[in-house]
Amino acid sequence: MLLEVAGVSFNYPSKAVLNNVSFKVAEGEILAILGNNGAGKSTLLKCLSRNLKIKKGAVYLEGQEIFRTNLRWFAGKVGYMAQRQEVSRLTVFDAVLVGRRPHIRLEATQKDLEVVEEVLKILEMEEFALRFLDELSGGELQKVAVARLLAQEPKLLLLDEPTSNLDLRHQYEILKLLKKFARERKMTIIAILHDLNQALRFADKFLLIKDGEIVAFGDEKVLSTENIYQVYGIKAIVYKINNVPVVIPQELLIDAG
Ligand SMILES: Nc1ncnc2c1ncn2[C@@H]1O[C@H](COP(=O)(O)OP(=O)(O)OP(=O)(O)O)[C@@H](O)[C@H]1O
Repeated sequence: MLLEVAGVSFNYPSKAVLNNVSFKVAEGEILAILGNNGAGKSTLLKCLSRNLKIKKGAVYLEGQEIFRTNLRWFAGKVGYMAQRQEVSRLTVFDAVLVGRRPHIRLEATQKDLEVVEEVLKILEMEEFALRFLDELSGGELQKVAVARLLAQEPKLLLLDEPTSNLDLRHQYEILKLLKKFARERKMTIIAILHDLNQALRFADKFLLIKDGEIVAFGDEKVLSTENIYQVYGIKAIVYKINNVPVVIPQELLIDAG
């Protein structure tokens, strides 16, 4: 197993968020994390990326407990994209080059520069290379964040709502591209998504979380009418169209009172 999450619990000083969360992800797999607002999805991703110190339980990457690993080793293996992108006075090229940092010893080599150029080309962002981040739209910034992660060439990508600022075409393009990287380069992806149908097209496995606890974990079958109702309070029907499951919400069942 590439990643093993074993009985992780996490509290903020004023709030218990994650309760005994356990799951495993194999190399090359794509996992979608789905759940209600405030369920603890971002908190979980921050625990996996070492941004938050786990209080109870443990996370193992390639069998090593993550807080005991060397930070440089960890940074070379794991790429993390936060929900909100930081905006600074860096050019797009330099911002993507930052992704190469775990690979750079003294200064960037020709290879590092070539990787950045290649990634910008793949994302059709070459003409943005010399633009400053604080002059970009939210969607363009999100693409830069993806470019930086791809330039990093990590084993494990942790993505917090990677398509939230993208229009429909770019959402599907970015997810398709990430999936291609996962398949071709055996990159493992864990992504928080809100759109169940998008998740069904993108991911191999699904982790459903409700208020800090796992409701279900497994393949597409876990996106059942019962589980969707338990997590979101919405009655939905799961149809198969051309053998692909499609979730269609039927009605709102949330009590007004
Ligand atoms: N730094 C913090 N200090 C205290 N409480 C926090 C902090 N960050 C998040 N929380 C709370 O912890 C809970 C889980 O937040 P988290 O951001 O992990 O949820 P989420 O599932 O990602 O939600 P969303 O779908 O709305 O992005 C929420 O109730 C949130 O208000």
